[in-house]
Amino acid sequence: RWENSSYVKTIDLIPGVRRKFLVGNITALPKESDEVLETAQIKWVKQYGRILRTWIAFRPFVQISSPVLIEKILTSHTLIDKGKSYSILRPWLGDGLLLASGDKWRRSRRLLTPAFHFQILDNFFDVFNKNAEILCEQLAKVTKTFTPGEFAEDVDVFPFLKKCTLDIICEAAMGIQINAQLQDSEYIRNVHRISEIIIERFLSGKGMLPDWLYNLTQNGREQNKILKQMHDFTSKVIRERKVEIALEEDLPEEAKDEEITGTKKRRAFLDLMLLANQNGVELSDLDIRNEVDTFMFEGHDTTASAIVWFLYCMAINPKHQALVQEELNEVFGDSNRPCTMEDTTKLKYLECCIKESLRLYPPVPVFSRYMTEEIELGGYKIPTEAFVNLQIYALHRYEEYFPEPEVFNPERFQTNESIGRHAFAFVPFSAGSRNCIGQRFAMFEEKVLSSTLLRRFRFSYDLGKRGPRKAIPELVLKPKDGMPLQIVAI
Ligand code: HEM
Repeated sequence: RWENSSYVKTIDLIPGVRRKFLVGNITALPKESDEVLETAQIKWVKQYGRILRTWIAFRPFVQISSPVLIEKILTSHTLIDKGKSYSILRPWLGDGLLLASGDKWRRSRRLLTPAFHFQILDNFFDVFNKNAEILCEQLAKVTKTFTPGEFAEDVDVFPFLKKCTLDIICEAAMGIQINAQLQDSEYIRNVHRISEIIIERFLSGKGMLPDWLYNLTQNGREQNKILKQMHDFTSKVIRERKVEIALEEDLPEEAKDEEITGTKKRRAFLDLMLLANQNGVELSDLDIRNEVDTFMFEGHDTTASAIVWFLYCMAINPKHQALVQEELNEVFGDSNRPCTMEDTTKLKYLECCIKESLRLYPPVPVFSRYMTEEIELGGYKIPTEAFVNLQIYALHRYEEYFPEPEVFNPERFQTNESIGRHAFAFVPFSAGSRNCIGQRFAMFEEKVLSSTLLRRFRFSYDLGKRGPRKAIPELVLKPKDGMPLQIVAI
């Protein structure tokens, strides 16, 4: 009866791998995680086109990868609900900005948008620079590359980048210094472990289990224990900041903007929410905790992924790396001064290289929308309750917009080359009303970290010995088995 329903028949008009009874297309997906993207976003797109459907058991996913189709979804003001796969994040992030829908999302988005204004982001430059310095010291220590020309082989840079981006987002979101780069901390261990548990649930298919059933499994029990510790930690930080902010209110007017040291006060995202509350916006403690946890989740793995793939692109394209270093020399000369917001606007070639690496290795290679209404897409009817997946990895390899798509060619992003390209052909941060709220923060962070690293080191990778690095789509796009790079001090 199900097979003959008009719902299934409507979906099956869209081309796709032949569906098998009960499992749908699950068995057609490769077992190796490093082959998933190649199969789902390259092979099937070639075979079936830029709109195709897959069945995961009884659940249909419409996969789209052309700018025109993607624009239609991302510019809709009504199709803003997230796909089913996101629900495994709900025990951690609750109704924070990433998962919220409807009026709840609109209200939070309106409230949080001012926190990403240029003026506020400018205050985070010392956090970026301080942590970039620690990152360089840590890399120099482990590779023992303190003096020019010194050389160390094959250091997996990914764990270093993850700790660095975690330190940055902890300070930006909560205003606290965890110092993950320098010492062990329970909170950071928990962030890593919870991400692992969520990925395991997602990949093992247990994502389909309702929470109450999953909670009975060993991982489910561990997840609950860790989440309790993490939520307690965030709640404690919120309580303490509330008290501090109340005390600040009692200070004389002129002292409010100054720290005791006399430097300008930097407001964490958490502070901005607490201050908004004082000005009459009603946010419960749980609302604030969900938003802080969402920033912690969205704001570290994504940027670590972006930078690790950027370094890889530099390492395998020495000619482009040399051009970036030339530009850095023009802007900074021999000085080891920190990178300012103004500097970042001058680093045009670096920006092209960052964009080109985001094109080839988008940290979020696929994201999803739940159809709350029936729509027409590419000539097909998409029924209510279907899921539409936006395949960004495939989109960014569309030859029509990016000729020789596998070639690293940063010149594509120079102004004259990008004029006329479809606005939705390159969307690593999504686009439209539900785009990444942290896009500017992330780009500034990436520019500071990558420019600091390239002012200190030259990176290379032995393609002949190791072959191209494979990418696996977990919560973000990760290099399989880390990212072993050779590092030389310059
Ligand atoms: C290179 C780094 C980053 C990339 C590639 C990235 C990418 C994305 C993408 C593709 C989305 C849309 C997801 C969807 O529709 O399901 C998104 C949403 C979001 N991102 Fe980012 N992100 C990055 C960094 C950050 C940072 C640093 C923050 C916080 C400081 C952040 C906070 C968020 C939030 C809160 C949302 C949900 C927005 C909403 O639904 O209104 N992201 N990001």
